Amino acid sequence: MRPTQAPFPLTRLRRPRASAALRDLVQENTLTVGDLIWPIFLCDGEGVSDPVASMPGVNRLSIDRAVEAAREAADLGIPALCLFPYTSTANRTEDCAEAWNPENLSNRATRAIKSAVPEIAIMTDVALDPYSDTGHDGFVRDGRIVNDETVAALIRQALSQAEAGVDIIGPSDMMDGRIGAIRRALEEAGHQDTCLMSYSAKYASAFYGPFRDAVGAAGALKGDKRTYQMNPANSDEALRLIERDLSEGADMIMVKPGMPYLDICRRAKDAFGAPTFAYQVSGEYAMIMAAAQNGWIDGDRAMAESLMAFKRAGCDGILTYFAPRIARALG
Ligand SMILES: NCc1[nH]cc(CCC(=O)O)c1CC(=O)O
Repeated sequence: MRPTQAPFPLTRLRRPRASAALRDLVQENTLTVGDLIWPIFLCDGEGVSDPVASMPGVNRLSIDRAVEAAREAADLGIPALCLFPYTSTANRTEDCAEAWNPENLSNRATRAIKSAVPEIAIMTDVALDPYSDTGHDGFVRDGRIVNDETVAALIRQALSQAEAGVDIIGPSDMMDGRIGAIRRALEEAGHQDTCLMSYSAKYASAFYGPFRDAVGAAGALKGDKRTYQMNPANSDEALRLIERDLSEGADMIMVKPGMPYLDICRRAKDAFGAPTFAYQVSGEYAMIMAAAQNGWIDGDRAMAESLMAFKRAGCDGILTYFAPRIARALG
C-alpha cells in the first residue's frame, strides 16, 4: 500500500493528532480483552500462592487457587488460560512418564477449572521439559535430542491433555513432524474438536530465564536448546516452519518470544493469514516489571504499549503474564 497525499502544507500529518477525539477516530489498531491468553503456573498443595522471585506479581498456584484465578479471568473477560506445572524432582524421570499421567498436576487442574469455570478455554503445553531429568523438551540419547522417539511420547502427552478436556493444545517442543502426528492421533481418538496452536517459530532465547525458575527447570537443564529451537538470526526459516505446521493441521500458529520478533509476526500474518499469536515471554515481562519497579519507566504505559505493538504487527492474540492487569486497565 502507498498512501496518496498532497504536498505540505496541503497535507499536515499533525492535523488528525491535535485532540484525543481525532486521535481516536484515526486509530488503526485496538487491543481488547478478547485478545488475551493468561499463562499461569501450577504447584502442588492447597491454598498455595508462591511468588516467583524473577516475575514480580506472578505466583505459582495450587489447583484451588488456580480455579479462583480462572474465575477472576473469566469475570474480566479473558478468553483463555495457559497452564504450566511446576514439577518436583521426584516427577522428573528419564522416561518422562508423568507427562501422560491422567492424574498429573496439569490434567487435574484442567478438570477442576473446566468444571468450576466452564466458559474459559484451557490451553496446555506439549513438551517433555517439565517431566525430564535433563530439562530438555525431548528425550536425550548419547547427548542428542532424539526426534521421532520424542514425538511418540508427545502424542501420549497430548492425548492425556485432550482427555482431561483441554481446548487448545500447544506443542512447544519444536520436534519435526509432531503437529501432523498429534493431529492424526487426536482424530483417531475422537478428539476432532481439540485445537492445536503450534509454537511454530520458537527461538532459542535468553528471555525464557524467569520461566525456567518458575517451573523448576532452570537447575535441571543441561546444555541449551539450540538443536531444536530456532536461531534468532533467522526469519525465512520461521515461515517454512509455520507453513509446515499449517499443512500438518495446526489451527493457530505462534511466534515466541514476542517483542524482539515482531517482524516474524508481521511476515507470518501477511504470508498465511492464519490465526497468529505471539508469546510475550517471562523475560519480557520481567524487564518491564524491573524497570518499572526502579522508577525508570511507567509500567502501566509500557505494558499497554508493548501489547498494542503485537496488534500492530498483525497478531490476533497474545499470551502475556500481564493479562489480568491489562484486562483491568482496559476496563
Ligand atoms: N517447552 C517449554 C516452554 N514453554 C514455554 C516456555 C517459555 C515461556 C516463558 O518464558 O514465558 C518454555 C521454556 C523453554 O522452552 O525453555
